[in-house]
Amino acid sequence: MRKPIIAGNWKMHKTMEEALDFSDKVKGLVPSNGQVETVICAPFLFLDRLVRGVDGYHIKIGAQTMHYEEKGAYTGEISPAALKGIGVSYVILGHSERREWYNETDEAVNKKVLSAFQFGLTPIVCVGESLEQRNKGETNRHVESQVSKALQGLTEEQAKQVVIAYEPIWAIGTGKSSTAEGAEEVCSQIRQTVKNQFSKDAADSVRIQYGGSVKPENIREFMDCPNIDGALVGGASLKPDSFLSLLEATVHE
Ligand SMILES: O=C(CO)COP(=O)(O)O
Repeated sequence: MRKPIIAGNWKMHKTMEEALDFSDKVKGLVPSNGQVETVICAPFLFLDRLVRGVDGYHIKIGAQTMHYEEKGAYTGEISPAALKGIGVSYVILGHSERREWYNETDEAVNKKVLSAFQFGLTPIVCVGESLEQRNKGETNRHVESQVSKALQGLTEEQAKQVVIAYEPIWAIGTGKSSTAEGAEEVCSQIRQTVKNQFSKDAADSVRIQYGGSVKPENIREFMDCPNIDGALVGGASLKPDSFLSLLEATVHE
């Protein structure tokens, strides 16, 4: 059985004060019976305080990107070793906003995925097509290529632990989510890609999230799909009430 994983991606929102206020409000209220894995992916600056603040409260903390090198002359960057050192558990890699604005190529994403495992971080690898690609019927080919390039060189054990987030670019921040059927179709194809690249075991274990305008009102539709194991949530993860409602909806069928 794959454990559902709900991850909030705060993107470039909140001040330190707001971040700590959020974690104080939710930490005693997230489901604690192991039915769902809860992750908050926050800006770098807040990670250390958040890790310490939620210790013992069934919430894991993730970063939103990282460099692939352990250290070096990369002004402004953050290393996997530094993240691991403060107790960060997850790292989002290859988010479409990073691919678009910060030149995060498939090759760089692959290096980061390998490096994340080397330093004991679990990658959440984002893939997804643009509206133009969708309209041209290129969704499956594009997503398959992103997945296979990102996971290249992983061991089967590592492939089992990866989290893949299918986020169609046209559904991010638009209020226009994919239909559950549409998301399920692509997520099922992602699982098939992992099977072809690694094994049936790896495909059965890998967790696949849907992301793109997920809200408390629609999350259940996605969670009911056999190949969707959770959600990566932007806007609806920013308010404590809304974040808690997402978790509630996930654990109550
Ligand atoms: O990009 C996303 C999460 O990584 C999705 O953002 P929204 O939930 O705001 O559409």
